[in-house]
Amino acid sequence: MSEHISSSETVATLKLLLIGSSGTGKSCLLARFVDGNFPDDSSATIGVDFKVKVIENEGKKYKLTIWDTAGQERFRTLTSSYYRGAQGVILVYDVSNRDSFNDLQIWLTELDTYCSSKEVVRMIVGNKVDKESSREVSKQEGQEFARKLQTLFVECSAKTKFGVQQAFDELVQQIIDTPSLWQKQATTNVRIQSNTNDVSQEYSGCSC
Ligand SMILES: Nc1nc2c(ncn2[C@@H]2O[C@H](COP(=O)(O)OP(=O)(O)OP(=O)(O)O)[C@@H](O)[C@H]2O)c(=O)[nH]1
Repeated sequence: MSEHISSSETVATLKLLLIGSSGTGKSCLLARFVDGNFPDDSSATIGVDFKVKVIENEGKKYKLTIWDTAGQERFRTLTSSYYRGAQGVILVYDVSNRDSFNDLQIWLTELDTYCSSKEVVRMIVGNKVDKESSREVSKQEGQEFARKLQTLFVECSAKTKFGVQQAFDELVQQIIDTPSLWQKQATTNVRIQSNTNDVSQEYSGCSC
């Protein structure tokens, strides 16, 4: 999957969502994937933020809008709107923090509450594999958990960039391979107020 930023028409706008406990590295993963860097000082997300990236897959362009949500409960508002129209959801935990792995159950419950569509592609991502010496969750354990839930699974490091491209590539590929997710649904107009952006976006997304 290669990346091109051009003004030519995109085939579809895909909405991806990053959820997971505070400090797992969601904002850093987003910065690494979209901007190609690792922020020196990543402060807690307040509400929701998002970035846009245009990618090319088999000669067709897709616009990804990737929403980065706050892990801290007190900074989460209008939660249902985060999920509306999403075609892919990435649940992030920190491999060096077992609590963040245990918290996945809570995030999965929220996901089921606000996004009941079975088609929405789910991926579990174990971030911070560069912290191998303080690892608390083995790769096998993460894989097994994802296998039981029938979700995609990737380990990565936003810091070293290991696995980050792979994670987004696999998620997007599965969405593209499920045309019913992005081809037929009614277009929804969503007005987004985030801490860095205020734009109107159109999504051909699912109805969850
Ligand atoms: N070692 C290491 N540290 C990371 C990695 N990714 C993020 N961090 C650090 O983890 C901390 C939290 O990162 P954020 O990206 O702000 O976490 P978040 O999940 O967006 O947190 P909230 O916005 O509160 O939900 C920061 O100090 C980052 O520098 C990684 O891959 N490796």
